[in-house]
Amino acid sequence: MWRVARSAAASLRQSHRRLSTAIPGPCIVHKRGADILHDPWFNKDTGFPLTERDRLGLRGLLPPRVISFEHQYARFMESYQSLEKNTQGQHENFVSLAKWRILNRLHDRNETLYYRVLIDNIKNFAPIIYTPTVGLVCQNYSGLFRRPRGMYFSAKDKGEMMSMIYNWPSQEVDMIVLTDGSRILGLGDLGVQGIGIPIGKLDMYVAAAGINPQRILPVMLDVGTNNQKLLEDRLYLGLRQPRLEGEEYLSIVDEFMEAVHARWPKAIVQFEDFQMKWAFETLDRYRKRFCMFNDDIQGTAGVALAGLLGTVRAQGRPLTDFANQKIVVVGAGSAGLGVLKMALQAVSRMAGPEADPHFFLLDKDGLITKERKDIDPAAAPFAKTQGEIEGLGLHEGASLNEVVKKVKPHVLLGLSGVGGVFNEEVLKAMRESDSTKPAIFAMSNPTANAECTAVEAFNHAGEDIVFASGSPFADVNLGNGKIGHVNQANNMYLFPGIGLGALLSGAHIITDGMLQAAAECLASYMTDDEIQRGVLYPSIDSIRDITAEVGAAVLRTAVVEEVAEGRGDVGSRELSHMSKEGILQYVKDNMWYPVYSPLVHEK
Ligand SMILES: NC(=O)C1=CN([C@@H]2O[C@H](COP(=O)(O)OP(=O)(O)OC[C@H]3O[C@@H](n4cnc5c(N)ncnc54)[C@H](O)[C@@H]3O)[C@@H](O)[C@H]2O)C=CC1
Ligand SMILES: CC(=O)C(=O)O
Ligand SMILES: [Mg+2]
Repeated sequence: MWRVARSAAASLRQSHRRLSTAIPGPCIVHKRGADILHDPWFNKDTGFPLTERDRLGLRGLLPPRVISFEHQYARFMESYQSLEKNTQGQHENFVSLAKWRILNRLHDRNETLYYRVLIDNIKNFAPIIYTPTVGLVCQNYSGLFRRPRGMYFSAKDKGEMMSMIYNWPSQEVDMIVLTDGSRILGLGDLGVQGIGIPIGKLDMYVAAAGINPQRILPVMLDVGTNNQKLLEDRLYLGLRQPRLEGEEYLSIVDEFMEAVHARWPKAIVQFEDFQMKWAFETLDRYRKRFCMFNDDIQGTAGVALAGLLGTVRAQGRPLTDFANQKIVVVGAGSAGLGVLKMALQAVSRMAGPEADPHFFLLDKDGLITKERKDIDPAAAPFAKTQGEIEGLGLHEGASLNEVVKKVKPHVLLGLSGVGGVFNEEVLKAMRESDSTKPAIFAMSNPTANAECTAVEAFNHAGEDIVFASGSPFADVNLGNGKIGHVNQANNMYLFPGIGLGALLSGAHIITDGMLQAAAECLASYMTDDEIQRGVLYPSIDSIRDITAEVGAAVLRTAVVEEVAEGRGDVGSRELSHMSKEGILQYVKDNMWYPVYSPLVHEK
């Protein structure tokens, strides 16, 4: 793990803006010699200039030739490309893990170079450090583990967290991504192995939002696991006990949140991949007290809503027609319910609170109606009444196939975590959709858990669909020079901007208005021409640009809603006097960009 010199954070903050200009400001270090080479934040490998080698006691610890940043970059890319060449024809998982390892080694050694190659090659590298490969990494975490990254708070640490939090070497932390490993992507309970998710999400924060990597903190809250295979695995690195439940569980999360708040009152905590009951409960419990959000509920909802509004535009209809769209959501978990909740709010805004949207919700037991026994309170508002479905010939627990055939939905959206649940019959039934451009969103991750593949969607549902998946698929060649465009409907298009906007506004909470602004910003980012071509989301190549826009929209709303308290020298007064363009510029100026800063040693 990298270590950060004690008061370096303050000087880094000062040089923060200068980092994005041609001449980077100096960076103060409180260590010398080999300690610097072993610190990925400061390490430049062979890139230390001779004068710096003298100043920092590095002379003789490196080969004599000084290699430029550009040359180091090219060398890394060459080794990455030869790995690609040498592993051609090997099993996909083997290749993906080999790619992850080479990137991870760089991450552990030299963060400046790591984040530069990540930013410049985000389209190629996101599938390695994020979904789908991150899922494979979590599954194989015990075997892959070499060095710790982030912090681990376990059930055994009860009563100690307030002091433990000071073990983190960085003085300042802006963004924390927290998981308890209970629902990692669509892979279920992976216990402590789920730490890969906060690490991957925070890599996206650095790459997309320009959050300074010295101010991020991935956290695993290990309260045990109910995964029997892991409990029996002699290599498993987490607590070997069943998950804590009830008040015992909540007291651990409470203690962690208090500890974070005590040390870094302005840090933003993103809850990630918690099983549904805790996802909703913790969001409810903390959202008015801390600056936090749940990415699976709220980030996903915004991304899905942006895509749903895009499909209305793709049909050539006015946005207000969203209220008339028939949407079938498959999966009544934290993500599916989050989407429906936000979609309902959008319908109410467009058509008034009395509007009656045409949403159909299914879980593993089929269509959810008011007749469902032990219905989850969060799903209850979306349960159909007998009167709403009898005309359609539907009933409690109707299968997906029946629902699609009878409803003829405009949109079929999957957040079930079940690979292949949009089978051939279901997809063929979408040909009878009442929409001129039916939309299929197979949003579950990783790839094997997607409700269908892109090829299956275009083959079975027809060429006139719009398609989106949570993990990346290649565009589909439809023949005759036509291409079926594949969108990636993933919360990565929003969470970095939500975090960035909240951070720079100094908001003490994240409001519904801020989240709605984020979704609307993403929805309006695409041009009519792109939408007509079935392109609902920006290319991941432009993720830094869309994130700046989303961050600015979130910040503006925080100011309007009077929750922005400002940050550093820029207080709420200064923020409220900034123009729209001024806010966007302010956001961009505060995005960290990786370049080697001159290092200055201070005792
Ligand atoms: N693309 C994206 O940005 C995001 C994707 N996801 C993905 O969504 C999936 C679900 O996440 P959560 O809602 O948090 O999980 P969850 O475990 O809370 O909910 C899963 C839901 O799917 C239902 N389900 C299971 N089998 C089914 C079947 N055969 N047919 C219909 N419904 C079925 C369950 O009853 C449950 O309601 C995961 O795969 C996750 O990776 C989650 C967040 C963001
Ligand atoms: C993308 C994401 O957050 C998930 O699949 O859980
Ligand atoms: Mg997630």
